[in-house]
Amino acid sequence: MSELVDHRLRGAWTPEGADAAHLPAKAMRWLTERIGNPGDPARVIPPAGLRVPESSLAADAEEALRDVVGAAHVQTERAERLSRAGGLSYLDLLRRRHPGELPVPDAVVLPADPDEVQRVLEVCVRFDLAVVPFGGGTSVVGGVRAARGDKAAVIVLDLVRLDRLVSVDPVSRIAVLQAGVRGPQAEELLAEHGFTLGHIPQSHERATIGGFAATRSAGQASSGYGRFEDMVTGVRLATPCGQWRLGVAPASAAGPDLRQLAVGSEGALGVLTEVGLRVRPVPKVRRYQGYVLDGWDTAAALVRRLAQSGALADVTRLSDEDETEVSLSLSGGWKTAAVSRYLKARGVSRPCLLILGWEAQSTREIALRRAETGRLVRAAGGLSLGKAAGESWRKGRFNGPRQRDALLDLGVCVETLETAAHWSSVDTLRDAVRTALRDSFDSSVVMCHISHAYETGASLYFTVLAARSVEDPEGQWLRAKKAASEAITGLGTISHHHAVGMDHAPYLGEEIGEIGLSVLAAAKAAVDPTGIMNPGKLIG
Ligand SMILES: Cc1cc2nc3c(=O)[nH]c(=O)nc-3n(C[C@H](O)[C@H](O)[C@H](O)COP(=O)(O)OP(=O)(O)OC[C@H]3O[C@@H](n4cnc5c(N)ncnc54)[C@H](O)[C@@H]3O)c2cc1C
Repeated sequence: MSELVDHRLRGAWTPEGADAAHLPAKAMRWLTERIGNPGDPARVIPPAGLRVPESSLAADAEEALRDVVGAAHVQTERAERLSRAGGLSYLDLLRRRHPGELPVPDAVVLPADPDEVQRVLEVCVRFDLAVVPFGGGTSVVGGVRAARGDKAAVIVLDLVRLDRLVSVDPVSRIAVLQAGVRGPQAEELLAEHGFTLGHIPQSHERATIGGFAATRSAGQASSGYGRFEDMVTGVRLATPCGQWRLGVAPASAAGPDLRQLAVGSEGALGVLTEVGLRVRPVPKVRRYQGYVLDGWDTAAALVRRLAQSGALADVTRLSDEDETEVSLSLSGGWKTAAVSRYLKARGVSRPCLLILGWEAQSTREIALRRAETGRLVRAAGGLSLGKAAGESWRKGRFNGPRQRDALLDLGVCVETLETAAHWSSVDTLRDAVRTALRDSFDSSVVMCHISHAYETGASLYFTVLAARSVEDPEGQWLRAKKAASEAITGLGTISHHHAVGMDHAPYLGEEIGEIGLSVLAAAKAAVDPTGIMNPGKLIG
């Protein structure tokens, strides 16, 4: 994996001067054939070229914040405010290339520990300041947009200084981490004690423990390690009404599980300052392998069978025909040609790539697990592409955001969205979303994969590539996203792991009902009576 990416980079994932993703000429030719000529190329505008309104933080409020965290940790300079303005969705990135009005916070506040977070919230209540908790700022649903709501000003509460491993209980296998610890740091800190979280989303390099918990994130190995909320054993939440600690036992019948109210609360109820997490021993052996199945129906049915017979690998990722074609086209080279010849010779006309990855304490354990999985794969007519295909996916699994930067620079509209459904609806949902997305563009490539599978259903993750509209690039994507969200409504969830943020808030009511919305609003009123916490997120 590359070194940690600065979480303040907002216009791109790739740091200035670093090696942006390399798109081979062959890949560009292929893309142009499929989507036509991309729109106008557009590079990231340097910060000096962006319009930033003056901070409207009142002097007495600023003074009170400084009293809590120290003068150096209340930042109102243009550059600091810009570097915490918004997340990393396609539209967020586009706004740094074709600037309109950027929602920029009035100040960035950097508390040092949970007590300072609590005291900052008290100041914000007193001065009626909106608070946007900010971890890695990788939200792709408008979760960290600096929305002021009806408040006097809006501050971003950057948790980067809460970067400690608080405790490890090796007997119970629980570690408590502060909220600002980023993915790779968490793994380093835990590895010193022989443990891992096993939570590796594609945004791992930047995203934080607090962000994972606040959004119910799912990592690439979720089939083996579980989703992030499955790992949470306890939380410490700073709310405008005081500190709230939850989680004294592995399971409890003492009423509804309120930890799960804090997990997924997206900063709308308070600030997660510490998270207790189930950890596991660092695996000693890893084995990643590629397979090919003929056609989506056969391949998706195989993943269902694996899930329902307890034979899922820790990483289970199935690409549909379009995504498989793109993977092969973008990688290029003699190996791709050899794979294509091999598949043709074996009569595979609609290849779907399946990546399986196992992580364990011994080769024997992996061999046992692979044997059962292998039997089911063979029964479905799957062909093995061997370890090389699996390793190639593992090595390239953080390349996506860098490739997106390169495509954005070239004038391509490139965005992802995700959902999940029960098995009986998975195919209908996939068809509905693909149709909605395809109908939104003159020509496009719409790809889909399953990367999180359960006994009862699976996630669906879509990637869209199209020529970017020159006249109205933002409207072009907003219309496509609306069509896809409406197609999802009633068939699946509006988000399997990206969360609600501002972008999905209009669709939440359809999913959880009016009563569900009232329950969330009541919980918010109980801990945040004046509504300072992350206005417009989750509850709208
Ligand atoms: C390229 C890319 C790839 C991605 N891949 C994945 C993936 O594989 N799996 C996945 O699940 N997600 C993925 N995401 C989405 C995103 O990374 C996750 O939602 C992640 O969990 C956010 O973590 P963060 O620290 O960046 O949070 P932020 O973006 O900073 O915040 C996200 C939300 O949580 C709130 N929040 C943050 N910290 C706290 C806190 N301490 N207390 C209370 N609220 C808080 C924020 O206010 C905001 O509403 C991806 C995003 C990008 C850009």
